[in-house]
Amino acid sequence: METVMEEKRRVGEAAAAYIEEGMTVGLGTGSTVYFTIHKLAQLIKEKGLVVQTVSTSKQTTTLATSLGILVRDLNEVAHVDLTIDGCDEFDSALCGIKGGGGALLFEKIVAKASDKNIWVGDSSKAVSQLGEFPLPVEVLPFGFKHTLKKFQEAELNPVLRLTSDGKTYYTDSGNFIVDLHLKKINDPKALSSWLNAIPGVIENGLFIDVADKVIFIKDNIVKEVNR
Ligand SMILES: O=C(CO)[C@H](O)[C@H](O)COP(=O)(O)O
Repeated sequence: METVMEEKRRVGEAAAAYIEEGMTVGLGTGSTVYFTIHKLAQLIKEKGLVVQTVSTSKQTTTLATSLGILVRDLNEVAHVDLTIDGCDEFDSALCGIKGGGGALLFEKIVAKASDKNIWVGDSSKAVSQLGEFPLPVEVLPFGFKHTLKKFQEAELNPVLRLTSDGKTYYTDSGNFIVDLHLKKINDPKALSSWLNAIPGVIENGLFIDVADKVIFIKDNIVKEVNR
């Protein structure tokens, strides 16, 4: 039985095979795409692969630049050919929950600017129904208690995200994350629209019709599923 980290390494590296010469590549955030970024750096150094990238978080920008990968501002590129990112859950329609690492807003902007999106996930990520993983929602700090009240009234079990040392968690844009403990999401599209219609909500972690392919592990084997 391999460790989760080993699974993340296998799928993360497998995704790098889809990066082609001259591409503009969106780099996701998290512990799985970490391995994609390392593999990409290796391909650049050892095979002379020429690419430019855009990043979905400060964390990813720091990692990629430290490995010698060219990271451009999203506004400086005309379009993104391919984005490789992690996910917290995905279902058989390749709808997913993202934002466990707090980067959902930039991840969604980069994903929507991309011609193609590939997600990478260890064996825990495939689910029959979304919702066991708490759904992250990025919320504006201004008046956030009133936004939280809307979630409470709708019985969405909101929890304001804190850092591991108990401080308020801030996203790269200076917003809060509220995690909705739902257990089951029956209609992801309807929930996503409802959430985004609340004025204090910046974006939610439901990614619908985004992933074109998911590379994941099942029974110790790397598998791919396409939308
Ligand atoms: O959405 C994300 C960050 O906002 C990540 O892609 C997601 O949380 C998966 O992370 P990991 O690869 O570490 O399991």
